[in-house]
Amino acid sequence: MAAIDKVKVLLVGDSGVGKSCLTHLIAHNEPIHNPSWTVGCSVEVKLHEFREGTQHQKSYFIELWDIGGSSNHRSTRSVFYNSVHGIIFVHDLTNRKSQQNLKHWLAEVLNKEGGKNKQVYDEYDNEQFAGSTMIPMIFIGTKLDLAGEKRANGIDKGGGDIAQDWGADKLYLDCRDGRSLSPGSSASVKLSRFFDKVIEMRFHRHDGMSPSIFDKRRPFSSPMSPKLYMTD
Ligand SMILES: Nc1nc2c(ncn2[C@@H]2O[C@H](COP(=O)(O)OP(=O)(O)OP(=O)(O)O)[C@@H](O)[C@H]2O)c(=O)[nH]1
Ligand SMILES: [Mg+2]
Repeated sequence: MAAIDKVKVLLVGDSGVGKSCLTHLIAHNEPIHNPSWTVGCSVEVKLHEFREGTQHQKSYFIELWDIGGSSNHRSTRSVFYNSVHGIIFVHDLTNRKSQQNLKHWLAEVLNKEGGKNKQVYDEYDNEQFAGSTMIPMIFIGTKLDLAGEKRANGIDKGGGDIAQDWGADKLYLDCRDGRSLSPGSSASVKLSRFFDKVIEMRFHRHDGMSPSIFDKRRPFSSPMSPKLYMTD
């Protein structure tokens, strides 16, 4: 039997937003109720059917890298940021700051330096930035059960819709409800589409090159934002 190809997807966001709950839900289709804080990183694997139901259907492993969000570990977690093919940005719908902080998370992942570099951060705080990355991203707001739909939608209106600014999809979930990602639900379809995109960018591009912007040999390939380069 042929080996199954895999892609690496990061889950990042502030401590306590629910990354570990979400990771477990995605990988096992059931919730965990008492996760412990993640120290370093924990990896779960999910088998995904690429373009399910079409003639191109194929199985891939999705490695879900659940990064511990504590700021104490900021300087050491850059070791997890190599060769990433997709990013899931996680925020807590009851905590607006956790959504605003996703800009710092993006800066941290791209810089591998803790997101403290103001100059580079300012570059990201720019709608054009969305066009400068080739890496698929999705935004997931957790704790929908506590926030409610109305408040969740209000968060976007009040704080600026980062997902829209960056041209990414978004969804809201209650990670403690096993039905949140039930097959056929709109959340499950959006997530599946995101994984398809990650696989497509990694394995099915016509130029045959890995599009990972985390490949150290390649600069960002945007005509819109030529100043953005990876730093080691
Ligand atoms: N009510 C509710 N609680 C949630 C939800 N998602 C996560 N939680 C709770 O939020 C707390 C933190 O969840 P974790 O998954 O450990 O958070 P984390 O982002 O992994 O945190 P770090 O590992 O410190 O980075 C736990 O008590 C979860 O049960 C949700 O959708 N609804
Ligand atoms: Mg965790």
